[in-house]
Amino acid sequence: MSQTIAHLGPVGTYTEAAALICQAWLTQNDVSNQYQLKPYPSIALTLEAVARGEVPLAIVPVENSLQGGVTMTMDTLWRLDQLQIHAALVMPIQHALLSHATSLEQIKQVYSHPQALGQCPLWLAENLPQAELIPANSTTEGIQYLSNPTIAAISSQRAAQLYGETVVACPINDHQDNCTRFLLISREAAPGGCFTSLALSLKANQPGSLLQLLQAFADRGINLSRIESRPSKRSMGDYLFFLDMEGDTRDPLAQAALSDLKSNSEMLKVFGSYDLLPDEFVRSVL
Ligand SMILES: O=C(O)C(=O)C[C@]1(C(=O)O)C=C[C@@H](O)C=C1
Repeated sequence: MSQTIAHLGPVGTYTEAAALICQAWLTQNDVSNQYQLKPYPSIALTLEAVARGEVPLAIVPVENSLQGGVTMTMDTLWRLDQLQIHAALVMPIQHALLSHATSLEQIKQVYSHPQALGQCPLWLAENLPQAELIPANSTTEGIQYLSNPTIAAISSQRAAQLYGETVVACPINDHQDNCTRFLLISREAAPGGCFTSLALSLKANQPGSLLQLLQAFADRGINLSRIESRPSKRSMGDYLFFLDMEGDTRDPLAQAALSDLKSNSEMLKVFGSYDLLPDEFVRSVL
């Protein structure tokens, strides 16, 4: 059977590279299925395609080591129902500046995804102080404008090769150790694994509400590997909390913590338990 993995397009995005890694992983673990990739114009649209059953799988970026959470992924995961995490992977990210310009001074506009622009602010301020930074839906969207030598795009070297474009500088990310975590999403129940992701809104905005939630994990010796807030979009100062815990929902201690959490939160969404793909595997595909 052939299964489709939705990802942020156009061709050449980092998310497509992550989808290729997942494709290799899934094929290795289930030889009876074949996996094909399908690009979508935005992260939200890839997740919506899974939620309405148009495709069985999607891969989305969720967190970057320099820039933090990918807000469109977090907001869409909260908005849609039934989405479950099947696996995660961490991919190294090295940005390149693509342009037909003959000197950096010639560049007047730089297109890229806001996450990528946010991973290179020091390099951009030092090397392209004159350039206007233009947010795009992906790191490859701006490549279409490169016939104009006053325009540049921040993309990957892989994208430069795919589109036959010139790399003016690489790497341009402010810190060498730049990586992004991606999630493989499906409507099927999560497989189980070492990590569980969840999000919740608080019952009441009062002293100790958050402490009470965290206590559910601390009391049972369960480690949290991430906690991040997002505006609930209901009123100023009202937040959602995204948590990753080390443990599986099938573990009785985790179940007890989640049941405490449920009674203390207004809405709780558990995105399931899953494993992280081994780094060696990720590197072997890249
Ligand atoms: O625009 C892309 O190429 C993407 O795959 C998106 C994305 C992101 O949203 O984080 C993925 C990885 C990098 O951190 C930069 C951009």
